[in-house]
Amino acid sequence: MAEPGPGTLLEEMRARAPLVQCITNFVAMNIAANALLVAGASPAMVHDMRESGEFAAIAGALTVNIGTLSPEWLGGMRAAAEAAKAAGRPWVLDPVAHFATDFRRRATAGLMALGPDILRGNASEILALAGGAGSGRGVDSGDPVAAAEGAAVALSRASGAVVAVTGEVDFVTDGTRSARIAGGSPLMPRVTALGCALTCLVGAFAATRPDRLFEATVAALAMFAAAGEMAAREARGPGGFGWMFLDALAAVGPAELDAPGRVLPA
Ligand SMILES: Nc1ncnc2c1ncn2[C@@H]1O[C@H](COP(=O)(O)OP(=O)(O)OP(=O)(O)O)[C@@H](O)[C@H]1O
Ligand SMILES: Cc1ncsc1CCO
Ligand SMILES: [Mg+2]
Repeated sequence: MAEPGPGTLLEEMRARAPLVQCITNFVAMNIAANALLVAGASPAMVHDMRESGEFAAIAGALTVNIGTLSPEWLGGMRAAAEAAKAAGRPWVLDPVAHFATDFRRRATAGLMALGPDILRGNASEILALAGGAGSGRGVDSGDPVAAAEGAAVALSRASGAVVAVTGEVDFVTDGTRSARIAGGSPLMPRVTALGCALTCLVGAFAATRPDRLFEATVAALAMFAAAGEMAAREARGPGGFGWMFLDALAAVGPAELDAPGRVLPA
């Protein structure tokens, strides 16, 4: 059977409007929920440990982002990830600035032990997660994607997860197959939490095709790349771009995701 392309997966995602449980940070919560809604999915920001596990069993996928971590939130993340695993639902980890402090390093090691199905981070985060030394200091990347491609493949093989590294040209690998995704805009890293929102969208595509997590991840990244390109054609600066990006996520169709040169085998 032929691999489903990003355009086909976009149609399937919109037809299903998957329920995605997003445990994300205080900065990202609103833009991530809006990004999922306009893209065609149904977000639910359910994080408390008293309900996060129960909810993970009814959601199509779970996404976990440690951007504004606290012990209480970590408990909710762990309960949800364990429940997603038990229910056979894919879960996605976004290890925001995991290298920066001892609390984040320990939390991330504990979450990694719960077997995330997909990892999504910027180049500095993926380099450090694979045991290397990146130039990142906080939540923004200090390294180019190309410098993290080898680390991403090694990390994917060691963890069994699909690994996505984002930046000017994104890189996705399942340890055997790899692809690069072109597009987007230099305005994207100038609007906070777009990467966090993308992690939630990866969850929407993973919920749509849990049997095809590599292709699902590529499709989510292709959708952001296409929408970023579309919004940048109209925007005069980062502020307007942020809102135009949401309109563009609603407007992009399969043809923009499948545009020549969008996804290249690596
Ligand atoms: N220079 C660039 N040119 C084109 N697209 C970019 C560029 N930098 C980032 N992007 C896109 O921006 C989106 C977010 O990726 P990024 O690597 O900035 O995430 P991040 O660092 O985790 O962001 P945040 O922590 O603010 O949420 C991705 O779709 C990525 O392809
Ligand atoms: C700015 C910021 N600080 C913690 S999380 C976050 C959102 C981008 O990752
Ligand atoms: Mg990030």
